[in-house]
Amino acid sequence: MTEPVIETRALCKRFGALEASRDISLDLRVGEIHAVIGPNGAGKSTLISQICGGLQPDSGEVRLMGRDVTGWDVAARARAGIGRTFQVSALAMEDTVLQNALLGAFGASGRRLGLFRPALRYRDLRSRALAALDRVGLAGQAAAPAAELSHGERRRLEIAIALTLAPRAFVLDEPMAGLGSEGTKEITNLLNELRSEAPILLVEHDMDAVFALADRISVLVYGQVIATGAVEEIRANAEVRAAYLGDSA
Ligand SMILES: Nc1ncnc2c1ncn2[C@@H]1O[C@H](COP(=O)(O)OP(=O)(O)OP(=O)(O)O)[C@@H](O)[C@H]1O
Repeated sequence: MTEPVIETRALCKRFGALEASRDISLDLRVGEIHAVIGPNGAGKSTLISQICGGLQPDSGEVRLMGRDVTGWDVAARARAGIGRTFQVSALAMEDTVLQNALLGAFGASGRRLGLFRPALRYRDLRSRALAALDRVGLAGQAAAPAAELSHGERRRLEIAIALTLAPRAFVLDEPMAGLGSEGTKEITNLLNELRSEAPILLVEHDMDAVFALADRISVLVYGQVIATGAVEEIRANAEVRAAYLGDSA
């Protein structure tokens, strides 16, 4: 089997007495969508922050394409290929859609505007940002302020920001949150296309979307992975149904 793109090994993270991550080992493989599901407060965002570099684990390792990146900061991990979107929108509303795609990519890659020489680099990044906007269906709105976008379009812009960096893996935190059924369908279709570009670690509460998209699912409860498996395995797992899925499976 080829090496996982992202791998966590025995991650542990405490907040005081609370064990937010308990010995979490999982991996994201080439070509797949691996969904992480679980009740509110189970530790999904804490896990993602440790993968992306916003939080340091107390113990354990994060590996990116076989390299131990546990000590690396967010910008270094973004440069190394982690394309992340956030649960809470981090867009600059007064800036245009294209500026957001560019600035988001700069910010994520840790470059500063004044420092890059490089008209050439700028042109390269700009054309990548435009291609990313095209990819998510926002090329026609490149010059519009982000404030004019609908909620679903903003979600797509966040994905375009991640795409601009040509990531090796996407880490998406609740991309369907707050969307209606039409918006959810659009993002589902988009993620289905993007998986061929880079595998996706997907935290999502919308079970219809998860069941439609995921190749594998890991279920997190009280900071612990209680099951990892293919969709049908997870739907049929009695412990998972009791802890989280209930009748929705
Ligand atoms: N910085 C922090 N300090 C203290 N406790 C924290 C901190 N961050 C998260 N927690 C706690 O850790 C636990 C896991 O939180 P986390 O946000 O990772 O869960 P989640 O599964 O992402 O939840 P949701 O589905 O609601 O987004 C929760 O009990 C939360 O209150």
